Amino acid sequence: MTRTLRTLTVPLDGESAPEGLPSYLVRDDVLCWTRREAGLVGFGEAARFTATGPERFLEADIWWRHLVIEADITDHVECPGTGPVAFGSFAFSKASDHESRLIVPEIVVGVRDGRAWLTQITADDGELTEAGAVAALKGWLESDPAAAVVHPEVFHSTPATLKTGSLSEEDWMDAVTAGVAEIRTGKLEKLVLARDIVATVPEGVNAAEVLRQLAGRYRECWTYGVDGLVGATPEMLIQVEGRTAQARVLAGTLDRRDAVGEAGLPLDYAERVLAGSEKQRHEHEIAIQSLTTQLAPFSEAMNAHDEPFILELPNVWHLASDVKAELAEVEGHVPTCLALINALHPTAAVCGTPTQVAGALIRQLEHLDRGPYAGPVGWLDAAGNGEWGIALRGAVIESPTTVRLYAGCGIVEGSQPEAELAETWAKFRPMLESLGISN
Ligand SMILES: C=C(O[C@@H]1C=C(C(=O)O)C=C[C@H]1O)C(=O)O
Repeated sequence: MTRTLRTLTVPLDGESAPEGLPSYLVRDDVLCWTRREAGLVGFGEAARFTATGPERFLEADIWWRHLVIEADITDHVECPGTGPVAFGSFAFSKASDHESRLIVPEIVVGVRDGRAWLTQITADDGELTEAGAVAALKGWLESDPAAAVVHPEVFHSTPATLKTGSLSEEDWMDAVTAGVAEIRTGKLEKLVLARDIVATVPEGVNAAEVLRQLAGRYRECWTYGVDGLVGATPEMLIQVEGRTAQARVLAGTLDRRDAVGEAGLPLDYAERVLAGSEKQRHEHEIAIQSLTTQLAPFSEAMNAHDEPFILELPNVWHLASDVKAELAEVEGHVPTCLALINALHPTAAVCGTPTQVAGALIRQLEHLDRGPYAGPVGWLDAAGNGEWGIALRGAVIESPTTVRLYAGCGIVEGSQPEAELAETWAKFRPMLESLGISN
């Protein structure tokens, strides 16, 4: 039973962090959701909810709504992300043992549209004051466990090593071949198959450094850090602000290294190879269809790009489409983020179509518990606003020296196992680079 929460939100002087939010990423245990200079960073833990199973989203939704209805909230800033917030990460599969979780931090620093704020959240008695909140933030920033463990000069003296996870590369390619054979029977149109690799970092994983690197380099992505799950995702499952919901659907990938040596501008090459490919466009169409069909019952109006655009990341190009919906009131309420996630997850971008057939094949062929990989990751506030990405291009820090990285690919009728394997390596690259491992 969590006690009643009390929260205080005050404006924060922008001068204190001229480089924006990433400059607060100084502890390995930081909770993080950032894109460019904006987002939320959390410290400490005032409350936590965990769940497994098919009802994990709705159980979390109920827990959060009870918590915030009871909460005593003083908010001097009032924008999405102020007041009490929870960071969360959910297991991909309803059958996973991995615990889905919502974590309410003790201190939150937020930045949005150039405005910064500080929220203190407590379940204890005692007065909340601006001076107290500033002092608590200072306390978290100064007791920096990452700095105590990692010394830059020794950071790479013992090289990190990599090994395959659940399946060898050959076995994973066999799984892709088996997936293509299933698609050819007509049972399903698309299947997303993932694999894992394990990095051992003898000097210890510096999670704060990983997050800073990802945030600095992958500026189009949302950099996330929740309880050992870290990464930078380019894919937005659902972003809710008031009555407006937005999603960014991706499917269709091209390694930017493939353009090396090609004539002409790299982006023209991407247009030709990605937007000009029947296979890639088909894969993309399936992903858009799945999202819009699931979102429609919650929406009064919806619009999506007619044509996908090319999303340029440092490692890959993607075919991308943004979808925007005006949420409808159902029984007098706009649906919450977690209710929407319950309907949308898993999308065809990370599971396949039809969902049930693809899900069963994933369990049969991957030999992998995806854990939080490809599950929703993000935050929500008391007013129902939130941002939930799909936990891609990420990893789970399993021990101080062990990191498990995940990557997957959409498989359709024309997929080639070798090409899909190469695509997983391109998708591992952001995490490998931020761990200081070259590939
Ligand atoms: C499954 C992943 O990515 C998904 C698969 C894509 C594809 O197959 O083209 C593209 C973006 C994501 O929707 C991953 O990064 O692990």
